[in-house]
Amino acid sequence: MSLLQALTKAGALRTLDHALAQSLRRLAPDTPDAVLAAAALASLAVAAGHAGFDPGEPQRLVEAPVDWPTPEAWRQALASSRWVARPQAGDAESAADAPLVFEHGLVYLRRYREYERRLAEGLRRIGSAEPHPREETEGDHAQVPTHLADLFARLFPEAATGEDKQSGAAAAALHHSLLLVTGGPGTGKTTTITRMLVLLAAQALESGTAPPRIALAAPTGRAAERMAESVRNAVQALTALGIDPALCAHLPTAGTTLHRLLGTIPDSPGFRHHADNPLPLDVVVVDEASMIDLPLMAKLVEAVPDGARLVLLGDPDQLPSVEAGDVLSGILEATPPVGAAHGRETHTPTDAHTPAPAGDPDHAQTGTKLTPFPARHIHLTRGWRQSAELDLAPLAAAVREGDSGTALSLLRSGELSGVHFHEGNADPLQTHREHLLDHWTSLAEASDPAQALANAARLRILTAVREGPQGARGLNARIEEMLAGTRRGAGPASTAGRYFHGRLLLITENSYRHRLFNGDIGICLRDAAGALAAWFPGDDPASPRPFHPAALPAHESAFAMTVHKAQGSEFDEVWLVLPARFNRVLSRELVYTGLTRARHALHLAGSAEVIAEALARHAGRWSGLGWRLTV
Ligand SMILES: Nc1ncnc2c1ncn2[C@@H]1O[C@H](COP(=O)(O)OP(=O)(O)OP(=O)(O)O)[C@@H](O)[C@H]1O
Repeated sequence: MSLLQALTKAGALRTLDHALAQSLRRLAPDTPDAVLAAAALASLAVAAGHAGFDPGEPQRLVEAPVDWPTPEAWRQALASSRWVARPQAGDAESAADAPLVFEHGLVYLRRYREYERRLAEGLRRIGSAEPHPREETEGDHAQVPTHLADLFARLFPEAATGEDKQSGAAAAALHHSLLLVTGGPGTGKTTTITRMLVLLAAQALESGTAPPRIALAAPTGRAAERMAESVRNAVQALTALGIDPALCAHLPTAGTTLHRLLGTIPDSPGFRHHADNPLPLDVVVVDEASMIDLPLMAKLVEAVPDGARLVLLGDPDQLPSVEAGDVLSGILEATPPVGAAHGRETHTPTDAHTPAPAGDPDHAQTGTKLTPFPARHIHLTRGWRQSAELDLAPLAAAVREGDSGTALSLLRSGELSGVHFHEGNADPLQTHREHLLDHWTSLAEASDPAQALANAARLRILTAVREGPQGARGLNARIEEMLAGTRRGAGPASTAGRYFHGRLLLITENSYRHRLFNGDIGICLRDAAGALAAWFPGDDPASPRPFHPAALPAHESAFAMTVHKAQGSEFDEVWLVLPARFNRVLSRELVYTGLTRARHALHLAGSAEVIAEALARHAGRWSGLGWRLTV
């Protein structure tokens, strides 16, 4: 049996993956089986969130027992195939007539290799622009130009200690066009960036130039809204500290989605802003960068004009983007940490997700001198959002480290305020039925759609998986049945009533025409005349947008949703429900992302075994970006 047949028989491939292999075979019947299988697996890899496929580790993609070729046999077949391009340099465009690219140990679909190449090129272009020549002084804080020193000291009173990373980030931002600010929730990323933007505005005013044109953007509407709110709060705190309100007035007060920023074109994956029509901006600040996939990041970076700054904020411990990418990890892998000599030194990528180029002698340049990547990375670690109600930090740290012993003993001890462990396979819909029903029925009692949407964010059930008894789909069906059984205003008249007053909806595909995007949450409400509409957040949180339910893009119920879909959102109370048996989607990143969605209370339902297995796994992705940025 051929490898392609074995993969098909094992049910490992999607129709699309198989169709790609078949079309290559139709065009050239003598195409070796290993190349056909590699094409199908490169396509499957993208669906699994990878940029390409590593023939050295096929088991990571397909668990079914398959008789895999050796990496060397695979390499030989790929190297002599007409379908496979082998670019000689990481930044050279690959031949358009070859649908596959084999480079640095990864087999790519050409389109994704080109996204990766274009992204690397764009990031280098942005990072290479020097906004202001650096004063050759020692240490990060000393980089602040003399005329801004006074304002800097007032913005960052902690800077004098010399250990304050927030001020280090802002100081670096004055001299670097490409800045990465990472850290867990509440480590002050947005606060830092707000202060940095005030410094940039002051710098422009001092030098008699126009104030910088700034955009705040995020991959989802909810995340953009959250960032804008944090910026508004940070500005308020600054004016209270005596910072000139006229300076703060140069900062944006609203956020936008990346799609909106770039300008969607109905029924097209292209955007209005691109390399030839760049964004009319001087500073682009992007939050939740870990959620951005490869194609979108490539398009964003190309639309950033020459000489503009790009600031990426994110939490690298969260789940990588659902779509192909893990872009943030790739960029971080190539970026010298603060304290290094400004990217002038050789830096060797160390991230385990980048495949070693073993068996790929044509790309033996790794190990030789690498080019420094001109970006700056500051990782913030001090948690500032102290909540008396929720003491999540020790648990989040243990999960992030994969330390299941500590995580379980913290969970079992009950000593973390706001953290509740429902050990075993507890079913919240049974054990906490009334509490949960109270919340969902209250949504239907809200006075207006904006209020209903705001209330909806008070509580959410998050799951690791979609299917199965602890999956989002099954839980939603049960919740709808429960609501139908209540006489409290909410709920379908029967379980067959698809759209009912109070039904929460989750959009599951991007629709540029509706300006509704994967992950957007809405609510169905009936007006006084009995007409039912699905309401989704608008640009202004006070003015949601109504849609006819039948006209919506793909969607499902959202009383329970997967952690993947909840990225970029926060809820007052989170119920994280893990599957009864281990599932390969589980990872420490998934558990970390799920529990850090909670603002005031976290309920975790799952068995000790599944938690331990989940924390033992990393949600790593195959990507060549880190390598590409340093060659
Ligand atoms: N240096 C600081 N001094 C005092 N409070 C701070 C400081 N930095 C941040 N905070 C406070 O900590 C809270 C969280 O800060 P911020 O929103 O900037 O964090 P974040 O990392 O952007 O969080 P998230 O990832 O959740 O968006 C805010 O209430 C902010 O006022």
